[in-house]
Amino acid sequence: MEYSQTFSHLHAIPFIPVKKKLLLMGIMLLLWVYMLYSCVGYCATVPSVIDSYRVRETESAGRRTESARADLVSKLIPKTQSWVDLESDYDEPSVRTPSRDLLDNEVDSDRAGDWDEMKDEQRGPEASAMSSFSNGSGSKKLPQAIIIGVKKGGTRALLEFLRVHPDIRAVGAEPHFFDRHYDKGLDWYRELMPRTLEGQITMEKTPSYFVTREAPARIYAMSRDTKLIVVVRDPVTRAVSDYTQTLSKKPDIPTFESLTFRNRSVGLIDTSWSAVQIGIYAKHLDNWLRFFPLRQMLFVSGERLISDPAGELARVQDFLGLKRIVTDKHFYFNQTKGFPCLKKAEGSSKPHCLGKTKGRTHPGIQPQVLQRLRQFYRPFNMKFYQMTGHNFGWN
Ligand SMILES: Nc1ncnc2c1ncn2[C@@H]1O[C@H](COP(=O)(O)OS(=O)(=O)O)[C@@H](OP(=O)(O)O)[C@H]1O
Repeated sequence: MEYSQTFSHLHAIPFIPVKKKLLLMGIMLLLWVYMLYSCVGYCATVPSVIDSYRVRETESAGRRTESARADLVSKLIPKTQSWVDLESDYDEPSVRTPSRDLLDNEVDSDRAGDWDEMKDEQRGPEASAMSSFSNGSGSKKLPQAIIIGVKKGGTRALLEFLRVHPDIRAVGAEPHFFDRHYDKGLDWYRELMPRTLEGQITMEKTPSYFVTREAPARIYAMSRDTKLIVVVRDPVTRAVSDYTQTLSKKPDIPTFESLTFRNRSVGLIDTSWSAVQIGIYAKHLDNWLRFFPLRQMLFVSGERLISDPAGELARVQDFLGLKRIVTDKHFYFNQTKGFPCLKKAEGSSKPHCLGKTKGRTHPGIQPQVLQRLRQFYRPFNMKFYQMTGHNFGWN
């Protein structure tokens, strides 16, 4: 008993401060927890080191994606090209061979003509991208379909006719992204596009893509699902049209006849002249088929686009998965112009024909020169019909 009293006494004294200490520590702990808890909400709104690290990571990941895409493109572009020479005087008509141009910008489409078509729009690709949806509704998207060629094929007419469709929005000017401005990046390209709503298709046309070696790999890297449209025209008439355009800008150039031949006495065609080279469609198509299946490409007849615009437009609308809204009701034949025109252009109630640079009068060319050119193109045309499964009837 004595022992227990002494014991309880001895141990009771130090127990009181320990309890107090524990109580104090408990309160402090509660205070800490409370402070920590209330700080979480606040701290979350303050950019943390982790956040800025994440931003840096995301940015560098973005750059890595960009450089990965560049890597992919360089890997995708074939180093060598195999092509069966179809005519003995056909001297390596590779799309890699620099073409002999009469003007620095000869491979350009008819810019003056394109401006004509955009009279009602604000000029320049950026401006025209604004015109369709200037109220800011919708968003800018990369094109799902591109008219990639051919120069002087009737590409402007096709785009203008397609723009009548409410589910198509197109940039007016030629962006030339996949041939000239690729280094500006996809964001730059997207910015040029008009705003579109859900279900609408974004389009552009740049006819020089068809003969640009890097274009297929670059478009594939943007989206392997891109639909490609090529307006083709008899390569002989196309060459004359091309020459006519150059002549209109530079009246002092040599005659068509002298430019056509490398050696006239033996009838050797100069395939390094771009007006001739562009028309070797089978050769250029070969380059596209390395990346895109044929079913993803549509070949529009430039001739039928004039003789039966509604018929060709029906094919294009089907290909794009759209309702056939642009029909024969939209066209009339303008006797003065000598071409089909729109009864109402996009966003207007007035009739609309293409500008004066579309449908120019061609100069007279010596029949034997045209004959020799026809003969030159024949095997390539046959090959092209075979590849596309479509006889365009250029004979
Ligand atoms: N409806 C209509 N109105 C006027 N012109 C028409 C039309 N449909 C097709 N074409 C033909 O289009 C040819 C010009 O082709 P492009 O627009 O592809 O030329 S460009 O590459 O953009 O410069 C142009 O070539 P040229 O006749 O040699 O001027 C026309 O023949």
